[in-house]
Amino acid sequence: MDLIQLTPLQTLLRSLRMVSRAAPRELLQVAFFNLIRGAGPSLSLIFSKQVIDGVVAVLNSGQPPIQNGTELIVRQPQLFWAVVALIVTNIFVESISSIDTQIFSALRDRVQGYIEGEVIAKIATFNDIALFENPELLNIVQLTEKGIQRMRRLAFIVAAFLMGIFTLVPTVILAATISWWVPLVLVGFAIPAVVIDLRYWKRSWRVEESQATLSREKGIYVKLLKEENYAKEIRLFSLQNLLLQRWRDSFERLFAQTQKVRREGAIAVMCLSLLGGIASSIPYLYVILGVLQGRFTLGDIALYTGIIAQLKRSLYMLIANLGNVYDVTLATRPVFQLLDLQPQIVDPIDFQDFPLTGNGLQLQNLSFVYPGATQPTLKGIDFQVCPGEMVVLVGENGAGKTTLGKLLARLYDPTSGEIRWNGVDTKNIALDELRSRIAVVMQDYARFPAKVRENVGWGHMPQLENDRAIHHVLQEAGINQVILNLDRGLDTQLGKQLENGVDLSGGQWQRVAIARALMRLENAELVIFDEPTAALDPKHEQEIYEIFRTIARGRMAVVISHRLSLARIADRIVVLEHGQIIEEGTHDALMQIDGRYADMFTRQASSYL
Ligand SMILES: Nc1ncnc2c1ncn2[C@@H]1O[C@H](COP(=O)(O)OP(=O)(O)OP(=O)(O)O)[C@@H](O)[C@H]1O
Repeated sequence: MDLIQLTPLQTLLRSLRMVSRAAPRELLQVAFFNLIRGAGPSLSLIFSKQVIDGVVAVLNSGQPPIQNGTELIVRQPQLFWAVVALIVTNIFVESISSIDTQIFSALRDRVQGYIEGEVIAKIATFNDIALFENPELLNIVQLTEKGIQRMRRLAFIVAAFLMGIFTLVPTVILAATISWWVPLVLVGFAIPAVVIDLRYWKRSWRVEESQATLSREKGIYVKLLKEENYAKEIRLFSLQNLLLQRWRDSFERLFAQTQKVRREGAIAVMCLSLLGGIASSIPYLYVILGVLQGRFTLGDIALYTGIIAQLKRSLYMLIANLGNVYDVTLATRPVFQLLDLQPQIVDPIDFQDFPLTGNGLQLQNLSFVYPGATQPTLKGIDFQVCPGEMVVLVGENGAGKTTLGKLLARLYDPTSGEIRWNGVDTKNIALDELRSRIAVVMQDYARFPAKVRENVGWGHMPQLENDRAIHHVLQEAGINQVILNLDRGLDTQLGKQLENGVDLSGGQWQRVAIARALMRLENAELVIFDEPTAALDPKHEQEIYEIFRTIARGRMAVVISHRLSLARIADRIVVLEHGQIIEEGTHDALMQIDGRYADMFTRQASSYL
C-alpha cells in the first residue's frame, strides 16, 4: 500500500475544497460578517478625523464654546453627524463581533465533524487490517488526528484571512492618501517576515512529523499505566517506576525537540515585530513632520496614526495566517494520504459465482510477507480442507498459524499462491459473500462495550432481536445460565467502560465470542477457531470440544490450538514450523512417524501426569 505524495500547494487546495464542502453556509456567513467588520475600522478612522478636525475648527473659530446638543446641531451640523456616525459605526462593529464568535464556532464544529466523519468512514470501510498492524500506516492514522485539528484551524484562518483582506484593502487606499509610497514600505518590509515565518512553520512540522513515533511511544506508556488490562501485572511485577521513567524520558525528548523549534519561533516573532516597528515608524514620522509643516491637519494625525496601526495589524494578521496556512498544509497532508489510500483487499470487478458445493478449500503454493517485513511468514503452503473436514493447525509460537487463519478469512491476501474455495479463487468472490460464509473466533477476540444481545447478535444482524436464537447459541457456548442470572439479561451492558456495565471473566468473554460465531452457523461453511479454549478451564474443555464437533459437522473447520488433546479429535493435523508445513496426517499417523508432532504431544501429555 503506497502513500501518495502531495505538494504543499496541492494539499492546500484540497484542504480548502474540503473546508468549503464541509461548511458552505457557515463560510458564506463568515465572509459576509467579515466584510462588514473589515470595513468598520476604516470608516471609524474617517469619522474620527472629521470629529477632531470639527472640534479643532470650533476651538480656533473664536466663537463662544458650545453649551448643549441642540446648539451643536444648529451651529455645527457636520460635526454632530460625524460624532453620530462614529458612535453608530463603533457600536455596530462591536455588536457584529459578538455574533461573529458564534458563526466562527459553528464553522469550526462543522469542519471538524465533516472531516472526522470522512476519516473514520475511510478507516471503518477499509478492508485491510494492515491499517492497524503496519507501523507506517499506524503513523498516518495517528497524524490524521492532528490533521483534523489543523483543518479546523484552517476554517479560522480562512475567516481571519478574509477579515485581513477586507480590512487591508480600504486601509491601503487610505494609506496611499498619505503618500503613494506608504503602503509600499509597509508591504515591502513584510516580505522578509513572510519568508522567516514560512521557514519556521516548515521546520516545526518536520519536527512534529518525526515525533509521531515518539509521541505514540509516550502514548503507549500512558495506556499501560492507565488501563485496567495491565494494572495487575504492572503492580505484581513492580513496573510502575520503570514505565513512569520511560514516559518521562519520551516526554523530555519530545519537549526538548519542540522547545528548540519554539525558540526559533520566538526569534521569528521578534524579527516580525522588529521589521513591523521599523516599517511603521517611517510613515509615522513623515505625518508628524507634515503636520508641523502645515501639510496635514491635527485630524490627519489621528487618521494616519490609525491607518498605519491598522495597516500594520492587518498586514501582520495576513502574514501570521500565511505561516499558519503553511503549517496547516503540512499537517493536513496525512488526512489526504489516508483518504487516498487504496485498500489491497477489494471486491473483484467481475464477481465469479461462488458455488455452494465443491471440493472445499485448497491452498496452493501460498506464501505471505507482512507489509513492511523482509522475511516471509508463510512459505510454500499447500493443503486442502475437504467439506465436512476438521483440520487442526499446530506448531510452536510464531510458526505462522494465526497468520494462516487471517489469510483464510481474507484479512490479508497471500503475497503469492492462491486460496481456492470450491474451485474459485477467493479473490474473485464478493467480500461480503465470502465473509458471510465464514464464522471466526480470533485469538484476540473483541470484547465490545455493548449489550450482551449486541455482543452476540452482531454475529448475524438479522437475528439481533431474536431472543430465542441468541439464548440458543449462548446455551451452546455454555454461558446462557450466567446471562440469565444478570438483572437485565440480554440487555445487560457488558464492559466496565459503560455506566452500569458488567464485566465478565476471561473465559466467559471467550464463550460470548464463540456464541457470536455460532450466530453465523446458518450460513457459514467454514469455521476458523484460533485458540478457542485458551481462556477456558480444562474441566470445560471437553464440553467445548463437543461443541466444536457439533459446529464442525458438515462444515470445514480450521482450528488453531496449542492444546493437543483437541488435535486428537481432528480429522487431520497440520504441523507448521517457521511458516512451512512439516507434517500432516491424523493423530495416529503422526504419532507413528514419531516426528515433531509426536514430540510435542508426548511433552504435553507428560506435563499433565
Ligand atoms: N502484523 C504483523 N506484522 C509483521 N509481522 C507479524 C505480524 N503479525 C505476526 N507477525 C509475525 O509473523 C510470525 C507468525 O506469527 P503468528 O501470529 O502467525 O504465529 P502463531 O503460530 O499463531 O503464534 P502463536 O502460537 O504464538 O499464536 C511471527 O514471527 C510474528 O512476529
